[in-house]
Amino acid sequence: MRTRLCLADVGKSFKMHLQGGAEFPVIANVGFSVSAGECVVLGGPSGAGKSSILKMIYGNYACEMGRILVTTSDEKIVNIADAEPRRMLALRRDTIGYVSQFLKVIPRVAAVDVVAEPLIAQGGAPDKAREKAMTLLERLNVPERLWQLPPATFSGGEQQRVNIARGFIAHYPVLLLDEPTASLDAANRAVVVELVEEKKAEGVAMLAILHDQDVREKIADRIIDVSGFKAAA
Ligand SMILES: Nc1ncnc2c1ncn2[C@@H]1O[C@H](COP(=O)(O)OP(=O)(O)OP(=O)(O)O)[C@@H](O)[C@H]1O
Repeated sequence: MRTRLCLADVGKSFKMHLQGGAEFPVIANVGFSVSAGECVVLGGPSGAGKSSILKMIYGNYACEMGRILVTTSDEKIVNIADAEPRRMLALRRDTIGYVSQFLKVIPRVAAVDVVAEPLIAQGGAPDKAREKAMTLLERLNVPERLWQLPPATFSGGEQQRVNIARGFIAHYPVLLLDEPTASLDAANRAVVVELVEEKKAEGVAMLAILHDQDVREKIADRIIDVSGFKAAA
């Protein structure tokens, strides 16, 4: 299968401004790739650097060392490590999706529109996007009475399911999953497993952080222990 995401010699350190600007290395020599249709899970203990890797791929953290190569939706290879902000925004719209456990609530926007938005941003017809949004909200057991309301007052679990629907509605060749099942009940965890399987069948390359052992066993094709990517002391 075709490689869609490739990290080579990636490293990250944080400058501790409260400690005289000392550099604190977190990870070094990170190297792995993710192919179309597979789900790779990042493992390793708390603080090993799993979230930092995801944040570098999504451009939330700068990547000062190494290369992060992604194959775009129009089959071009881009190095995220030196991508300009405008390029990064385009990558986030069309190439790299990110599903976290927390919804960024947009005031006054109805749940169905929050979910439909990424598909419309990719050029999808608004009516079709809203229809697909409703199908996903239904699959994720979000009560229909909530669909036309802004999610600000929803419970934590309801907001999380709106966020999952939003993360899965559009097609991205690369999808990053950051604890997508944290605090979901068993029925909804099973829906997320199904959604991941569907993305695999569509050839999406997924990179996930998943502490839930049961979900991990069901969806992980490979587990990469991040504690192996250690900076020299
Ligand atoms: N913005 C930041 N500034 C300073 N240090 C940071 C920053 N982000 C992460 N770190 C540090 O980098 C290390 C790795 O953090 P990271 O969140 O990537 O770990 P993790 O493996 O995802 O942990 P967990 O499983 O607990 O979420 C930690 O020691 C953390 O304190």
